[in-house]
Amino acid sequence: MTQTLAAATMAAYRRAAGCIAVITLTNPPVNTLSYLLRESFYETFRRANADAEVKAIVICGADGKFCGGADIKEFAGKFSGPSLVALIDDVEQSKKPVVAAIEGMALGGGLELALGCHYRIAHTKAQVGFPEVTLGLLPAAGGSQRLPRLITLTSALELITTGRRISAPEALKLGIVDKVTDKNALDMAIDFARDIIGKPLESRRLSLRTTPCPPDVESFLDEALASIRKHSRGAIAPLACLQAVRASVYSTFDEGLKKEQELFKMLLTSGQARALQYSFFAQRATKKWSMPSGATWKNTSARPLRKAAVIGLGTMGRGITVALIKAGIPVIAVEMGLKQLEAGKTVIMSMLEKEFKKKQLTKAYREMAAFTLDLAKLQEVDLVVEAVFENMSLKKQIFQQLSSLCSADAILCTNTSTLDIDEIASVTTTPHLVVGMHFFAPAHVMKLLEVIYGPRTSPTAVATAMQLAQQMEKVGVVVGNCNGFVGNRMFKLYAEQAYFLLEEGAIPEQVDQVLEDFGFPMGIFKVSDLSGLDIEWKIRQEQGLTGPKQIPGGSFRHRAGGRYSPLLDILCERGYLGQKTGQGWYLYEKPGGRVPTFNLWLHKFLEEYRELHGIQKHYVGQDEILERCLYPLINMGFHILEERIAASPEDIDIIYVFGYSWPRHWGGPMFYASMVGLPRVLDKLNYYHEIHPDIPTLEPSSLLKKLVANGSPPIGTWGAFIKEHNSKL
Ligand SMILES: CC(C)(COP(=O)(O)OP(=O)(O)OC[C@H]1O[C@@H](n2cnc3c(N)ncnc32)[C@H](O)[C@@H]1OP(=O)(O)O)[C@@H](O)C(=O)NCCC(=O)NCCSC(=O)/C=C/CCCCCCCCCCCCC(=O)O
Repeated sequence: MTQTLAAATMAAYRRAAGCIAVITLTNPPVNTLSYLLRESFYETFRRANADAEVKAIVICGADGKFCGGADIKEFAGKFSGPSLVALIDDVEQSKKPVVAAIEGMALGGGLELALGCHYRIAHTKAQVGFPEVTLGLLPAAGGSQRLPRLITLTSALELITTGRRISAPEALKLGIVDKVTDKNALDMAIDFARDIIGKPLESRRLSLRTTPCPPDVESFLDEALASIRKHSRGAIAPLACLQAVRASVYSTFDEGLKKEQELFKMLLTSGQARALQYSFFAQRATKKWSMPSGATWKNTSARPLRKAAVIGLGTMGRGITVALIKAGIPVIAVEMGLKQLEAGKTVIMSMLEKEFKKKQLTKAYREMAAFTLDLAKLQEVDLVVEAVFENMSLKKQIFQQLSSLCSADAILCTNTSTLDIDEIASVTTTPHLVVGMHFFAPAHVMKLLEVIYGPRTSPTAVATAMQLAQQMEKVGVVVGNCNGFVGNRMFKLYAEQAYFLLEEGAIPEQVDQVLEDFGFPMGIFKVSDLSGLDIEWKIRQEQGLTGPKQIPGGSFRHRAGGRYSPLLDILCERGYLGQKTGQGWYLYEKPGGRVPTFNLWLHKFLEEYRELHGIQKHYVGQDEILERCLYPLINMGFHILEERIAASPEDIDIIYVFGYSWPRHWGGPMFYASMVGLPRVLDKLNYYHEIHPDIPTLEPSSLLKKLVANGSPPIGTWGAFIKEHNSKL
């Protein structure tokens, strides 16, 4: 019989089966080990230890969630209250057996607490892990010292340096938990605790163990260091994690703890930890979308989606079809010609086959795709995603047809990456149901989804697209309608500056190296070669910047009211389209080759080009490359905020981290600007604009100027300045 001894405290205490004390971590929504919970736990645990009738203790979490770890918000302030390290030490040193009953999750400090317990019983659906590294930290409540003493050094190192979360069955295999159950983990833990009363506990105290090591541990750790350096893209936390684990090998437990704390303090005050923690909350904030009309989840419902259609089975359409099916939504995939339909079908089925193997999806998933040339079939769907070429008249033609073929309440989405949503909507009879869903390639892999509303898009259409993003396990960000939306509108300036730098004296290798050192996985020219130079070329043609539809009035190096670099057009005209043709900004061993090498032709061509156009070559240093590429992009971010195209700097940052591989430890472009210091960004933009007055996008935005004039307030308060700005209009 269970006897409740205390009312709902933060660490609630009750007795079960007579002699078992059950301590329930209670701090909704995820039972973080906040200051109050630690205080309460300290008292409650002492009470259980002191009570002579209690023979064993079980620790669990309220609402089926063991513990989400330390309260990340507390990292921004001074530490106070009982230390988690000491609490866990109390648990481990207890003379009574302590069992962790893990349901839901045991993450970070939550797993550290569980490792302090003498036994761990987990529900089969529970997840455990040390995500601290993804927050720029390390498991500093003994986790980096206890885990390597419990499981193999290889696994401990992998889990701590990557932050990978694992399922309970995997944790059982590795030896992190002692038992896994698909029944009630708490009931099982209580039974288990009763059975072990009186048994010796010394071997269960991990701090008393030594770390089991592979034979040549020194070279193992050296190799691990080299590999982390290679993959961490400049992030410091993975290296600190390695150092802490190394201490578990060479030091006593107490010395290891000291090292762990020292490293933690160093990380805690680093800009990277601040950026990564900002990013954690920013990602959650984007889920709570809003539109200028005041629409949010609170006043809007999403439509249920029973069936969808995808029109156009090129690279994007194929990925979107697979993403929808993976999310459990049957798809009618449509093409205009039989050849394209067959080609699309073959690739999609093989992609699904791979997913089927990887994720162990049921066979039914592969049967969720239907392929047709017949647009009339679209009558049965709740949502259509158009994914044809980036061509306005083609898209309008399709939307006109959709308007008459689909049911009157079908949501009509376009996967355009640059075009005006409102113009597309204007040819339909239901413009309120037209919404942009900008996927990123490969669409079944990339996490970002820009959801774009036009002036007539209804909140319901936006809510349905956001709901779908969640269903596809994507990060949806709601943005307003403008050329290129948020991501591509900013990216355009990044690319443009890189081309200007080539004209002025840089080479692609140099620019890419600086960007990769900053933390991008690939420099801009390697990305351009990988995606194909013709993608941007077609967009430029569509915009009338080059090609047969070029708008008259410009000159060779000046178009659309500013400096223009025709370098990319020239390469495309010569058939140098990047990896697919074996040559672009770099040279490849063959068409389709993947390894970029020095492109002698391009280097000679750049020299001739500069001479022909009388461009004075100058030395382009690392700082100039970084500032010229990043600051105009950031400047555009300020314009976008000012125009309310993005609702917050967090939205822009999440778009960049998830869609453009912006290094997460720099937070995103807007957070990076706040770290660099807004006055510095402003000064540099002014400086470059003075030197290059023919590049109008270097002129600082009025919001940036206003923020600097107001003392560069913290990023979380920028919104107030934007509203103020608008109210004066
Ligand atoms: C999987 C989740 C837990 C749940 O996911 P889901 O169900 O989808 O829900 P979410 O939307 O993600 O979250 C719901 C809300 O909860 C908020 N949340 C979640 N987790 C946390 C958290 N850990 N802290 C704060 N808030 C949290 C989230 O923001 C949502 O809020 P809202 O609804 O949007 O408002 C998932 O949430 C998840 O993965 N969470 C993160 C898990 C995690 O990363 N845990 C690790 C945290 S770090 C940690 O545990 C570190 C431990 C070591 C501490 C060492 C301390 C010793 C230091 C001594 C050194 C002394 C230095 C002295 C310095 C000095 O002198 O001052």
